[in-house]
Amino acid sequence: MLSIKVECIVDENCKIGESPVWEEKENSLLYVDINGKKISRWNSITKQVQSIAVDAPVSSVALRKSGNYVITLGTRFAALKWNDRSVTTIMEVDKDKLNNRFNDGKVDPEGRYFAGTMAEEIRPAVLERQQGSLYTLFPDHSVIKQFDQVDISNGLDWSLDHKTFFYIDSLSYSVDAFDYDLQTGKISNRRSIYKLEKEESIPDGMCIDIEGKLWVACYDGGRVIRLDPETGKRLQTVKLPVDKTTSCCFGGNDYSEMYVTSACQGMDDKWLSRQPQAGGIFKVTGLGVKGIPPYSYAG
Ligand SMILES: O=C(O)[C@H](O)[C@@H](O)[C@H](O)[C@H](O)CO
Ligand SMILES: [Zn+2]
Repeated sequence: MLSIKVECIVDENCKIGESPVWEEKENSLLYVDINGKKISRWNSITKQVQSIAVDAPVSSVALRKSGNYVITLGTRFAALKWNDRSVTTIMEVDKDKLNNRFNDGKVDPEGRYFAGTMAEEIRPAVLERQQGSLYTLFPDHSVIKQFDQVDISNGLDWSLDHKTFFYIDSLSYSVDAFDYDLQTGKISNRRSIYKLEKEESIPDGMCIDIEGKLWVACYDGGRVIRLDPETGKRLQTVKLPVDKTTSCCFGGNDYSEMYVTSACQGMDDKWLSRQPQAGGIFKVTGLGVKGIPPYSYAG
Protein backbone atom coordinates (compact mmCIF):
# COMPACT_ATOMS: atom_id res chain seq x y z
CA MET A 1 0.00 0.00 0.00
CA LEU A 2 1.47 3.33 -1.08
CA SER A 3 1.17 6.16 1.36
CA ILE A 4 0.43 9.59 0.03
CA LYS A 5 2.61 12.36 1.34
CA VAL A 6 1.96 16.09 0.91
CA GLU A 7 4.84 18.45 1.47
CA CYS A 8 5.08 22.25 1.11
CA ILE A 9 8.16 22.79 -1.06
CA VAL A 10 7.93 26.55 -1.49
CA ASP A 11 6.58 28.22 1.62
CA GLU A 12 5.71 31.57 0.10
CA ASN A 13 2.35 33.29 0.08
CA CYS A 14 1.57 33.58 -3.62
CA LYS A 15 -1.46 35.81 -4.11
CA ILE A 16 -2.63 33.43 -6.83
CA GLY A 17 -0.11 30.68 -7.50
CA GLU A 18 -0.92 29.04 -10.83
CA SER A 19 0.26 27.23 -13.95
CA PRO A 20 2.69 24.65 -12.55
CA VAL A 21 4.82 23.20 -15.39
CA TRP A 22 7.66 20.72 -15.04
CA GLU A 23 10.81 21.58 -17.01
CA GLU A 24 12.81 18.38 -17.23
CA LYS A 25 15.90 20.03 -18.72
CA GLU A 26 16.24 22.30 -15.66
CA ASN A 27 14.97 19.78 -13.09
CA SER A 28 12.65 22.60 -12.17
CA LEU A 29 9.06 23.53 -11.57
CA LEU A 30 7.83 26.68 -13.24
CA TYR A 31 4.81 28.53 -11.87
CA VAL A 32 3.34 32.01 -11.77
CA ASP A 33 1.81 34.27 -9.16
CA ILE A 34 -0.90 35.97 -11.20
CA ASN A 35 -1.52 39.04 -9.07
CA GLY A 36 1.96 38.91 -7.55
CA LYS A 37 3.01 39.57 -11.18
CA LYS A 38 5.91 37.16 -11.31
CA ILE A 39 7.08 33.97 -12.93
CA SER A 40 9.09 31.61 -10.73
CA ARG A 41 11.29 28.58 -11.21
CA TRP A 42 11.93 26.18 -8.31
CA ASN A 43 15.03 24.04 -8.78
CA SER A 44 14.34 20.59 -7.34
CA ILE A 45 18.04 19.94 -6.75
CA THR A 46 19.13 23.20 -5.12
CA LYS A 47 15.62 23.97 -3.71
CA GLN A 48 16.19 27.57 -4.78
CA VAL A 49 13.54 29.76 -6.37
CA GLN A 50 14.35 32.30 -9.06
CA SER A 51 11.68 34.84 -10.01
CA ILE A 52 11.10 37.36 -12.75
CA ALA A 53 8.83 40.31 -12.02
CA VAL A 54 6.59 41.59 -14.81
CA ASP A 55 4.41 44.65 -15.24
CA ALA A 56 0.99 42.97 -15.47
CA PRO A 57 -0.86 39.92 -14.12
CA VAL A 58 0.86 36.81 -15.52
CA SER A 59 -1.54 33.88 -15.63
CA SER A 60 0.32 31.03 -17.35
CA VAL A 61 3.75 29.95 -18.49
CA ALA A 62 4.69 27.30 -21.05
CA LEU A 63 7.84 25.83 -22.52
CA ARG A 64 8.99 26.85 -25.97
CA LYS A 65 10.59 24.42 -28.45
CA SER A 66 13.26 26.90 -29.44
CA GLY A 67 14.18 27.28 -25.76
CA ASN A 68 12.90 29.71 -23.16
CA TYR A 69 9.22 30.30 -22.47
CA VAL A 70 5.91 31.77 -23.53
CA ILE A 71 3.55 33.45 -21.08
CA THR A 72 0.13 35.02 -20.93
CA LEU A 73 0.53 38.52 -19.55
CA GLY A 74 -2.46 40.81 -19.11
CA THR A 75 -4.26 40.23 -22.41
CA ARG A 76 -1.07 39.40 -24.31
CA PHE A 77 0.65 36.25 -25.46
CA ALA A 78 4.34 37.02 -24.93
CA ALA A 79 7.79 35.47 -25.22
CA LEU A 80 9.99 35.37 -22.12
CA LYS A 81 13.76 35.03 -22.23
CA TRP A 82 14.85 33.92 -18.77
CA ASN A 83 18.46 35.04 -18.72
CA ASP A 84 17.73 38.43 -20.29
CA ARG A 85 14.54 38.82 -18.24
CA SER A 86 13.04 40.17 -21.43
CA VAL A 87 9.39 39.99 -22.40
CA THR A 88 8.22 40.55 -25.98
CA THR A 89 4.60 40.68 -27.04
CA ILE A 90 3.53 38.10 -29.60
CA MET A 91 -0.18 38.91 -29.94
CA GLU A 92 -2.82 40.80 -28.00
CA VAL A 93 -6.46 39.71 -27.54
CA ASP A 94 -9.64 41.24 -26.09
CA LYS A 95 -8.49 44.73 -27.10
CA ASP A 96 -12.05 45.99 -26.64
CA LYS A 97 -12.30 44.62 -23.10
CA LEU A 98 -10.14 46.83 -20.92
CA ASN A 99 -11.05 45.02 -17.71
CA ASN A 100 -10.02 41.57 -18.99
CA ARG A 101 -6.93 39.49 -18.41
CA PHE A 102 -5.79 36.09 -19.49
CA ASN A 103 -6.18 33.18 -17.08
CA ASP A 104 -5.02 29.55 -17.41
CA GLY A 105 -3.16 28.37 -20.51
CA LYS A 106 -1.47 25.22 -21.82
CA VAL A 107 0.18 23.94 -24.99
CA ASP A 108 -1.51 21.24 -27.09
CA PRO A 109 0.27 18.13 -28.46
CA GLU A 110 1.00 19.97 -31.74
CA GLY A 111 2.62 22.95 -30.05
CA ARG A 112 -0.31 25.40 -30.10
CA TYR A 113 -0.81 27.57 -27.01
CA PHE A 114 -4.40 27.58 -25.68
CA ALA A 115 -5.38 30.21 -23.11
CA GLY A 116 -8.60 31.84 -22.01
CA THR A 117 -9.55 35.23 -20.62
CA MET A 118 -11.83 36.55 -17.89
CA ALA A 119 -12.84 39.89 -16.39
CA GLU A 120 -10.70 41.02 -13.45
CA GLU A 121 -12.15 39.71 -10.21
CA ILE A 122 -13.63 42.13 -7.67
CA ARG A 123 -12.91 39.39 -5.15
CA PRO A 124 -12.34 35.65 -5.70
CA ALA A 125 -14.97 34.26 -8.08
CA VAL A 126 -16.84 37.60 -8.18
CA LEU A 127 -16.56 39.37 -11.51
CA GLU A 128 -18.49 40.60 -14.50
CA ARG A 129 -19.68 37.38 -16.10
CA GLN A 130 -19.42 36.11 -19.67
CA GLN A 131 -16.59 38.45 -20.58
CA GLY A 132 -14.00 35.77 -21.33
CA SER A 133 -13.05 33.79 -24.42
CA LEU A 134 -10.80 30.86 -25.19
CA TYR A 135 -8.00 31.58 -27.65
CA THR A 136 -5.41 29.55 -29.52
CA LEU A 137 -2.02 30.91 -30.52
CA PHE A 138 -0.68 28.95 -33.49
CA PRO A 139 3.02 28.41 -34.19
CA ASP A 140 2.83 31.05 -36.96
CA HIS A 141 1.69 33.58 -34.30
CA SER A 142 -1.85 33.78 -35.63
CA VAL A 143 -4.62 33.65 -33.03
CA ILE A 144 -8.15 32.31 -33.24
CA LYS A 145 -11.03 32.66 -30.80
CA GLN A 146 -12.45 29.20 -30.09
CA PHE A 147 -15.56 30.50 -28.26
CA ASP A 148 -16.69 33.35 -26.02
CA GLN A 149 -19.20 33.86 -23.19
CA VAL A 150 -16.78 32.43 -20.65
CA ASP A 151 -16.93 33.41 -16.95
CA ILE A 152 -13.55 32.19 -15.62
CA SER A 153 -11.53 30.37 -18.27
CA ASN A 154 -9.53 27.78 -16.39
CA GLY A 155 -8.04 24.25 -16.48
CA LEU A 156 -7.39 22.53 -19.78
CA ASP A 157 -5.71 19.42 -21.16
CA TRP A 158 -5.93 16.84 -23.93
CA SER A 159 -6.71 13.12 -23.87
CA LEU A 160 -3.83 10.73 -24.44
CA ASP A 161 -5.10 9.89 -27.96
CA HIS A 162 -5.39 13.67 -28.64
CA LYS A 163 -9.01 13.25 -29.75
CA THR A 164 -10.59 15.05 -26.79
CA PHE A 165 -10.00 18.49 -25.29
CA PHE A 166 -10.94 18.92 -21.64
CA TYR A 167 -11.88 22.36 -20.35
CA ILE A 168 -13.11 24.12 -17.24
CA ASP A 169 -15.10 27.33 -17.03
CA SER A 170 -14.95 27.61 -13.24
CA LEU A 171 -18.34 29.16 -12.60
CA SER A 172 -20.09 26.37 -14.52
CA TYR A 173 -18.88 24.01 -11.75
CA SER A 174 -18.35 21.50 -14.52
CA VAL A 175 -15.50 19.73 -16.27
CA ASP A 176 -16.31 19.69 -19.99
CA ALA A 177 -15.03 17.74 -22.97
CA PHE A 178 -14.91 18.64 -26.67
CA ASP A 179 -13.97 16.57 -29.70
CA TYR A 180 -10.49 17.66 -30.72
CA ASP A 181 -9.16 17.88 -34.26
CA LEU A 182 -5.41 17.64 -33.80
CA GLN A 183 -4.80 18.51 -37.46
CA THR A 184 -6.52 21.89 -37.30
CA GLY A 185 -6.64 22.69 -33.58
CA LYS A 186 -10.43 23.08 -33.76
CA ILE A 187 -12.88 21.90 -31.12
CA SER A 188 -16.53 20.80 -31.32
CA ASN A 189 -19.33 18.92 -29.56
CA ARG A 190 -19.10 20.36 -26.04
CA ARG A 191 -20.49 18.22 -23.21
CA SER A 192 -20.12 18.02 -19.44
CA ILE A 193 -18.30 15.02 -18.04
CA TYR A 194 -18.35 15.85 -14.33
CA LYS A 195 -20.29 18.25 -12.11
CA LEU A 196 -18.54 19.26 -8.92
CA GLU A 197 -20.08 18.33 -5.59
CA LYS A 198 -20.75 21.07 -3.07
CA GLU A 199 -17.71 20.45 -0.86
CA GLU A 200 -15.48 20.31 -3.94
CA SER A 201 -16.36 23.95 -4.50
CA ILE A 202 -14.90 25.57 -7.65
CA PRO A 203 -13.01 23.64 -10.37
CA ASP A 204 -9.74 25.36 -11.29
CA GLY A 205 -6.57 23.95 -12.93
CA MET A 206 -6.40 20.45 -14.38
CA CYS A 207 -3.97 17.88 -15.78
CA ILE A 208 -4.12 14.37 -17.19
CA ASP A 209 -2.22 11.30 -15.95
CA ILE A 210 -0.68 8.41 -17.85
CA GLU A 211 -3.89 6.36 -17.40
CA GLY A 212 -5.94 9.09 -19.09
CA LYS A 213 -7.62 10.17 -15.86
CA LEU A 214 -8.04 13.86 -15.01
CA TRP A 215 -6.80 15.63 -11.89
CA VAL A 216 -8.67 18.79 -10.99
CA ALA A 217 -7.61 21.31 -8.34
CA CYS A 218 -10.61 22.50 -6.37
CA TYR A 219 -10.42 26.19 -5.46
CA ASP A 220 -11.82 26.64 -1.92
CA GLY A 221 -12.09 22.86 -1.78
CA GLY A 222 -8.55 22.26 -0.46
CA ARG A 223 -8.07 19.20 -2.61
CA VAL A 224 -7.28 17.68 -5.96
CA ILE A 225 -9.70 15.10 -7.32
CA ARG A 226 -9.09 12.36 -9.85
CA LEU A 227 -11.84 11.84 -12.41
CA ASP A 228 -12.55 9.18 -14.99
CA PRO A 229 -13.61 11.10 -18.11
CA GLU A 230 -15.15 7.93 -19.59
CA THR A 231 -17.54 7.14 -16.74
CA GLY A 232 -17.86 10.61 -15.21
CA LYS A 233 -16.98 9.16 -11.80
CA ARG A 234 -14.64 10.57 -9.18
CA LEU A 235 -11.95 7.99 -8.41
CA GLN A 236 -9.92 9.67 -5.68
CA THR A 237 -9.65 12.74 -3.47
CA VAL A 238 -6.34 14.06 -2.14
CA LYS A 239 -6.66 16.76 0.51
CA LEU A 240 -4.16 19.57 0.98
CA PRO A 241 -3.51 21.73 4.05
CA VAL A 242 -4.76 24.87 2.27
CA ASP A 243 -8.24 25.68 0.92
CA LYS A 244 -7.34 27.62 -2.20
CA THR A 245 -5.74 24.91 -4.31
CA THR A 246 -5.52 26.33 -7.82
CA SER A 247 -3.76 23.92 -10.21
CA CYS A 248 -1.71 20.76 -10.54
CA CYS A 249 0.84 19.08 -12.80
CA PHE A 250 3.04 16.02 -12.72
CA GLY A 251 6.79 16.31 -12.58
CA GLY A 252 9.91 15.14 -10.84
CA ASN A 253 11.54 11.79 -11.31
CA ASP A 254 9.78 10.16 -14.26
CA TYR A 255 6.72 12.41 -13.69
CA SER A 256 5.80 10.39 -10.60
CA GLU A 257 5.25 13.42 -8.35
CA MET A 258 2.39 15.88 -8.44
CA TYR A 259 2.89 19.59 -7.86
CA VAL A 260 0.01 21.73 -6.64
CA THR A 261 -0.17 25.53 -6.55
CA SER A 262 -2.35 27.57 -4.21
CA ALA A 263 -3.55 31.09 -3.48
CA CYS A 264 -4.02 33.27 -0.42
CA GLN A 265 -5.72 36.28 -1.98
CA GLY A 266 -9.17 36.74 -0.49
CA MET A 267 -8.34 35.15 2.87
CA ASP A 268 -8.71 37.23 6.04
CA ASP A 269 -6.17 37.22 8.91
CA LYS A 270 -8.02 34.56 10.89
CA TRP A 271 -8.20 32.24 7.89
CA LEU A 272 -4.53 32.91 7.09
CA SER A 273 -3.44 32.17 10.64
CA ARG A 274 -5.12 28.77 10.41
CA GLN A 275 -3.48 28.11 7.03
CA PRO A 276 -0.08 29.79 7.10
CA GLN A 277 1.01 27.85 4.00
CA ALA A 278 -1.74 29.38 1.87
CA GLY A 279 -0.20 30.44 -1.42
CA GLY A 280 2.54 27.83 -1.13
CA ILE A 281 3.61 25.20 -3.65
CA PHE A 282 3.08 21.57 -2.65
CA LYS A 283 4.51 18.25 -3.74
CA VAL A 284 2.40 15.10 -3.52
CA THR A 285 4.18 11.75 -3.62
CA GLY A 286 2.93 8.18 -3.37
CA LEU A 287 0.01 8.61 -5.75
CA GLY A 288 1.03 5.48 -7.62
CA VAL A 289 0.34 7.03 -11.01
CA LYS A 290 2.55 9.11 -13.25
CA GLY A 291 1.91 12.06 -15.52
CA ILE A 292 3.10 12.95 -18.99
CA PRO A 293 5.65 15.62 -19.98
CA PRO A 294 4.26 19.04 -20.93
CA TYR A 295 4.19 20.03 -24.61
CA SER A 296 6.22 22.97 -25.86
CA TYR A 297 5.01 25.89 -27.95
CA ALA A 298 6.19 25.36 -31.52
CA GLY A 299 6.36 29.00 -32.61
O1 LIG B 1 -6.58 30.65 -10.27
C1 LIG B 1 -7.28 31.05 -11.21
O2 LIG B 1 -7.44 30.42 -12.22
C2 LIG B 1 -8.01 32.40 -11.11
O3 LIG B 1 -7.23 33.37 -11.62
C3 LIG B 1 -8.43 32.58 -9.70
O4 LIG B 1 -8.81 33.88 -9.50
C4 LIG B 1 -9.45 31.51 -9.30
O5 LIG B 1 -9.58 30.52 -10.23
C5 LIG B 1 -10.82 31.99 -9.03
O6 LIG B 1 -10.84 32.99 -8.09
C6 LIG B 1 -11.70 30.87 -8.61
O7 LIG B 1 -12.93 31.09 -9.01
ZN1 LIG C 1 -6.81 28.62 -12.55
